[in-house]
Amino acid sequence: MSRIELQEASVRATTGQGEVQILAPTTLTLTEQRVALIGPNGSGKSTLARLVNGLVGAATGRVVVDGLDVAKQGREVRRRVAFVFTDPSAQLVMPTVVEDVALSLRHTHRDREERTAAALRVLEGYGLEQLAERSVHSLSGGQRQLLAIAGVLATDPEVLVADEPTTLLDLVNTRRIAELLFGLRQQLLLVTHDLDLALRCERALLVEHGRVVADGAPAEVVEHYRASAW
Ligand SMILES: Nc1ncnc2c1ncn2[C@@H]1O[C@H](COP(=O)(O)OP(=O)(O)OP(=O)(O)O)[C@@H](O)[C@H]1O
Repeated sequence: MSRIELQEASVRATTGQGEVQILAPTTLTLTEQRVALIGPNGSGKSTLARLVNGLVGAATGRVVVDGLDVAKQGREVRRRVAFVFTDPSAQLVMPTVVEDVALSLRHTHRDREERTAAALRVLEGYGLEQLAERSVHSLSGGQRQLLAIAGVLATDPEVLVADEPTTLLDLVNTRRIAELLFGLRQQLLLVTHDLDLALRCERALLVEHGRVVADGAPAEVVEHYRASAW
């Protein structure tokens, strides 16, 4: 497994009220295969998750993934750490499904034909080959999320950060995406409001008001969250 380290890492943002802290200095090391980030809306879960691949920069402290400093070696870190968003539309940018996966493979497959062939093999692996020539805009929400995950996993990263990947999905697609995520060899950092998914992880972090207030076995952390949500 990878080793994700936050060393006194904090995040600040500039708002109408001036500069505010949205994540307090946080120190933790994540080595478990699946780690859930849970907590109320606006508590700082996405912010913490985005620190891990440099989508958000640390105002203080450091974030280190497998010995690589995210602030200094961002490109190498982003090769190791893939990210999927709640709304996959944000990351599906090419006209067709196969072109979208091929885009992910541009660094590993320079030749265009080889790249297309590799993209088709990736789609086959996810049962999406019949959609290869479809417009990404014509896909259902579940198909789109599956495609987004297939796209970022095509380059075989070490870590997948998934920010509420099932929030927009119905029950069947939530299960389908969950089975995929929980079957991965990669380390998974899962931001979720779905406490059943959190309970399937090896470790959970509860974030409230920009701080990690509970950290440990998911059953205990979820219980803490339920008790504090009144
Ligand atoms: N760039 C920014 N500028 C100003 N405020 C920000 C910025 N990014 C995040 N925030 C604020 O920081 C807080 C934490 O946001 P974050 O998206 O991390 O929360 P979250 O726990 O993921 O929420 P949700 O469950 O609703 O997705 C929120 O109050 C948000 O409005």
